[in-house]
Amino acid sequence: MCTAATYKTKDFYFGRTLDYEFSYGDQIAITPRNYPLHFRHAGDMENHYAIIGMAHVAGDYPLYYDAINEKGVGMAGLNFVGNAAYADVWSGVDNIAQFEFIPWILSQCSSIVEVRKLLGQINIVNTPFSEQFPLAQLHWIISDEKESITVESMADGMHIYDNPLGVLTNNPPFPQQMFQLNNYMHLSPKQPENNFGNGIELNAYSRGMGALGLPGDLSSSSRFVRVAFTKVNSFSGESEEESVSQFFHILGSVDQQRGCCEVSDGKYEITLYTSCCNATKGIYYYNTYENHQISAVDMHREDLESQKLICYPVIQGEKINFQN
Ligand SMILES: C[C@H](CCC(=O)NCCS(=O)(=O)O)[C@H]1CC[C@H]2[C@@H]3CC[C@@H]4C[C@H](O)CC[C@]4(C)[C@H]3C[C@H](O)[C@]12C
Repeated sequence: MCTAATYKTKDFYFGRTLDYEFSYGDQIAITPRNYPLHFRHAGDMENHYAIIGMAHVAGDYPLYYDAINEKGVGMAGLNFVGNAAYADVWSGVDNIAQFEFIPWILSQCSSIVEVRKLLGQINIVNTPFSEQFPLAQLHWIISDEKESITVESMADGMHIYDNPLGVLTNNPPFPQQMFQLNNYMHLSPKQPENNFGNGIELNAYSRGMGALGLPGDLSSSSRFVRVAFTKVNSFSGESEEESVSQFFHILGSVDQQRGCCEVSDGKYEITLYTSCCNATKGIYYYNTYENHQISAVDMHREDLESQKLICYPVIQGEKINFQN
């Protein structure tokens, strides 16, 4: 499972957890402005906005999982198994293969207003990247500092939802995720009042009792509620360090520990990495299951006029700061 979230202080932050039982082999990939993008059904693009994100790079092509562009738009693909459906190629629309969706949007859009326009003429098609990488069943969150949307391509067509929370997990479809929040409107970061019933003396014996009932399990619907509650109540200073730290704490609320989610005999889904992009400044921060230290790649420290993909390995291994 995966979870994505946005956060706004002085700058705008966008990131996700990627939860799975194995890694595809990831890199932090920067697509500079003049790296030629060849779309399977939508022609070539020689110049575009620069993009940074986590990707599997296959034959020099960045298969992005999540990324931001230099204009502050962020986008992430999360599993949507059993619900995602992609169309055949039609004429008169932009036919974009599912694996091209992130580069297509981030290369051209500087805001969600522009994203909505492009989505009006897009058809997400079922062309696989290769035999080795068949279609992934995904849905997407796309955000700028003002708003977020969720895109779900299903058997009955493409759905574009306003996402007022700026969070996304996996199944069920987004309207159902939003609806189930109704069940939790009594939750509060404040201590509860005793409304139990006439004459029953009850005592708020512990801090944090206002959120009793917040689901603690790892299912995608529970993670949706938990990360939504954590995000909307989140409070931090405005500095870069305070904002990035708080962002990792928000996604920490849905962290998956090895052993708690068995997907097949002896195989466990874990949070392979957590990302936090400063979308305003073009910085990709991340940590991994095996490396809690935050590492970062700043797109503006690279030559963004280049024509070549720029890749950094994901740094693994715990870095422990011995004090004696
Ligand atoms: C596995 C991940 C989702 C994790 C998740 O959500 N886990 C919930 C499990 S649960 O099912 O909800 O329980 C997803 C997220 C993004 C995906 C890549 C997108 C680019 C590319 C698209 C190609 O078509 C296929 C290969 C490709 C590299 C994809 C591999 C894989 O599919 C990635 C990593």
